[in-house]
Amino acid sequence: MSNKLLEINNLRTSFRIGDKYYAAVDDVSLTVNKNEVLGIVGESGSGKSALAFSIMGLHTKARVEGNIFYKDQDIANIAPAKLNKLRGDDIAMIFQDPLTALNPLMKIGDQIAETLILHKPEMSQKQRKDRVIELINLVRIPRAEYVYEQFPHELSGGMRQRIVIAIAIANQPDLLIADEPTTALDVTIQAQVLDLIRELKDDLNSGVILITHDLGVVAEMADRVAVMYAGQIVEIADVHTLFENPLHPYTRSLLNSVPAEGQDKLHVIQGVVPSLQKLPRNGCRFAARIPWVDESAHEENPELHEVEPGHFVRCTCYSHFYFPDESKEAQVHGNS
Ligand SMILES: Nc1ncnc2c1ncn2[C@@H]1O[C@H](COP(=O)(O)OP(=O)(O)OP(=O)(O)O)[C@@H](O)[C@H]1O
Repeated sequence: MSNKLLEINNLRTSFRIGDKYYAAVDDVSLTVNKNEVLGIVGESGSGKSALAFSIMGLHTKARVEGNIFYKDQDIANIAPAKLNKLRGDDIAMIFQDPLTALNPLMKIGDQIAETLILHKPEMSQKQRKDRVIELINLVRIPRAEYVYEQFPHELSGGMRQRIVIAIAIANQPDLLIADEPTTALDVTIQAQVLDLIRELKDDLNSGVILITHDLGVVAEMADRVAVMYAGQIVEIADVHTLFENPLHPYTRSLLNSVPAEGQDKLHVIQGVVPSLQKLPRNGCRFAARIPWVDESAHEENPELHEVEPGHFVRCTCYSHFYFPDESKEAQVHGNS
């Protein structure tokens, strides 16, 4: 039996700005397997959330092209009613900000019960309440009966995020998409929430897409990592390879922006991801941020190349890349 849960082929998600459509996700292809965490990293504006929302079918006004196969069913192109059934049942999402994900006027217990009413209408009221209590316990919030009756503002940020997780896992989804699930939390609570996601993945044998800009979180949690820049995946590899042998200039820059033990110098590439309207649509999208790399090093229509099994890099410029304050000679001889 196939281990593959999700297969995305050539996904393009475009937003209408003025009278034109601009792609925020462009030519993205990836897979997620059972019991696997795929980390997606990239700086703000690189298209991570647009990708997650496209998988969930939540971009009602965007133009979504390409295929998103969930267990052989193309969910990018199915009837909204069918997608509604899958969403929250088979595929669930943990949103970045629990305050906006939760209804401030609704009791915690009722909010968790809502997803059960929608997806498990056969449950009796008693069964539903028992399951909600079980879920609150599962996300390790003490005094579940009491919390059932509380409102979101009465809980701490960490507890609210656990409630969001309880809602996401209520129907034991096969695929969990977590969009910056710990950004709003302090470090200790962050570690607890990540532990919880990992345990749930193991218990349910689910696949997880973990979106983050925090490389520490990726190193800790992910089995494989996709690096996004300006709407495209520029590098994808298993986590060990990505950290040990990063190739794309953008990946190298991201990794170099995190201070490591014994490293005396950070090589950080200046600049930001361009806005959708200003994005170059032909050629290597990162070229403008590495002007010292010769133009001829870039491909006209850069594609992902498999440089070793399972390790893909976009644009051949990686083989000519060096940090401006490193000697070009050192890079050429592989001593960077
Ligand atoms: N609904 C929308 N309409 C128009 N442009 C949008 C819309 N949603 C996102 N964008 C644009 O698409 C690009 C990608 O945005 P996205 O939110 O996916 O980035 P991100 O990598 O998730 O960033 P962050 O880490 O800040 O959440 C950005 O340029 C953003 O301004």
